[in-house]
Amino acid sequence: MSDDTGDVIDELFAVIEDRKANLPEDSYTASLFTHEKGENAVLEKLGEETTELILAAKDDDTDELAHESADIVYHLLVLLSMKDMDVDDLRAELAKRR
Ligand SMILES: N=c1c2ncn([C@@H]3O[C@H](COP(=O)(O)OP(=O)(O)OP(=O)(O)O)[C@@H](O)[C@H]3O)c2ncn1[C@@H]1O[C@H](COP(=O)(O)O)[C@@H](O)[C@H]1O
Repeated sequence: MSDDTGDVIDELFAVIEDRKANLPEDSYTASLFTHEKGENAVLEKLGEETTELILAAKDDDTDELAHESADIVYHLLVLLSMKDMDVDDLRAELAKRR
């Protein structure tokens, strides 16, 4: 795995935290934080995208698998931020299992 992968996840999480703090009007991420049902929308997305990921895996469609994986990671990071967690909490949990 290249170092860029770690950087892009940290960068994305920083953007998500910035959207949460500043709530720009034209931001999809900010809309998830401001909408009354934003958390449910994130949970629904995670469910849908997981199904799509399973179908992509069954079809051996690696492009689609990467696309759905990215959708899941983005919405997972939004969920962690909604719960006032940090991407480092995920990192620590993974590290604990090594
Ligand atoms: N990674 C994402 C990201 N992934 C998905 N989405 C949005 O989430 C919504 C639903 O995504 P889906 O993939 O489910 O879209 P879909 O076309 O309905 O479904 P699929 O066919 O793709 O599965 C769409 O409006 C997407 O634009 C995202 N919106 C933002 N980001 C990141 O967040 C950053 C900030 O975005 P804004 O908050 O919009 O400025 C961006 O620069 C990106 O890095």
